[in-house]
Amino acid sequence: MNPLHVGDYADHAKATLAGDVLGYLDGGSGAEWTLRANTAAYQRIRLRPRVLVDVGTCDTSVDLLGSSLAAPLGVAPMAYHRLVHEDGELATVKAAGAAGALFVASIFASTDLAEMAAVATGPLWMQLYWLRDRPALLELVGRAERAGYRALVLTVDAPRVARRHRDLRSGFTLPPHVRAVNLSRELMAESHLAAAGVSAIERHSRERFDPTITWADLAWLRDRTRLPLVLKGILTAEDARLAAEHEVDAIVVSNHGGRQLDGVAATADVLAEVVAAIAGRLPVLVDGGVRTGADVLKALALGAAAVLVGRPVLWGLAHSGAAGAEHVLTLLREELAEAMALCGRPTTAQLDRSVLG
Ligand SMILES: Cc1cc2nc3c(=O)[nH]c(=O)nc-3n(C[C@H](O)[C@H](O)[C@H](O)COP(=O)(O)O)c2cc1C
Ligand SMILES: CCCCCCC(=O)C(=O)O
Repeated sequence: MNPLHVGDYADHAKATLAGDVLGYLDGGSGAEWTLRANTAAYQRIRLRPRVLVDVGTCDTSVDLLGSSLAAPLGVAPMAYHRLVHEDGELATVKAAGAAGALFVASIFASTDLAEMAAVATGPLWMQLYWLRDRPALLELVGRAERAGYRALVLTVDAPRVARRHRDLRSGFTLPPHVRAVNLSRELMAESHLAAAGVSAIERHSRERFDPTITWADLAWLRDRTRLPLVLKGILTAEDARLAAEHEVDAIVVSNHGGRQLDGVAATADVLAEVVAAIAGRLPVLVDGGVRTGADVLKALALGAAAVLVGRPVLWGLAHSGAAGAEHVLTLLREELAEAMALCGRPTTAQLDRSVLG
């Protein structure tokens, strides 16, 4: 069956991926309350279309931190794309470029960061967790700068990886052919070992991530890079204000796709609060639960500058490599253009609260 929408790709992944890989990809933390809330929140939001507007041309393009994108879309940072397809990040980077979307590489990418840059035709950002090993962190930042990455995305909602029941039940661990190749073998040593009641990735994160960093540490990183700094994992007005005060260049409203603190609100439900607190000082991106072009439209209407998409891109990759991942992103862009036309809002600048019920 030819996939017609993101849900078809999700179904295909469910039917074909190995159980432990599917659990890692699709799963969330705890009782997965937040995971479910993310998609449900978009489904709850109603649209208020205007009619008899000239929608002969709908322009989905946006500018983001100096880059032009054909659509307000990016691939969210996700570890280990080679888990679901042998082409891994080389395929998803190509797909993002072909679809006119941003690509955010995970610090746990399973492909060399320079090789990703070599096949990129669109902007690349590099995501970081703050490692205890600061020299290793800086070495990675330097390589990303030299390879042409245009921003650093520091994920701040994961002082350690949360407890995820699906991974504990399946005993999920990385197969030998999948590795975080941008980190040294020393840093990744024993990353496949679980402990009693603690999954391998949770245990490894407790060893390697620095859980003591605070707002005061951001200056240390800023002083050592010329790249813009984006914080991913902001969920409150208070932290949004602190981000702006600490001269961060953009933020991502994210609950890590329901994979970190279970029980936090859906990102669509906190987006307006964060956007109000930022008051136009910097771009606000959002991720979590975006599955249709209408979801993208709703996020933009709530004040997002762009949307990052996670699992759907890996479902597309699992289905048919670069072509599948590109189709997922193109579908979202085309659905967004359709939703803009049917709402009577032919430009992204016209997407504001008046289009929401
Ligand atoms: C398999 C998988 C791996 C992920 N790895 C990372 C990661 O390395 N760094 C990070 O900041 N977020 C990571 N995330 C979270 C995503 O960046 C993003 O916040 C989330 O997937 C968005 O939700 P969605 O999947 O519903 O679109 C991961 C998510 C998934 C599904
Ligand atoms: C120590 C390995 C951690 C990989 C974490 C990737 C991630 O963020 C996820 O949600 O999974």
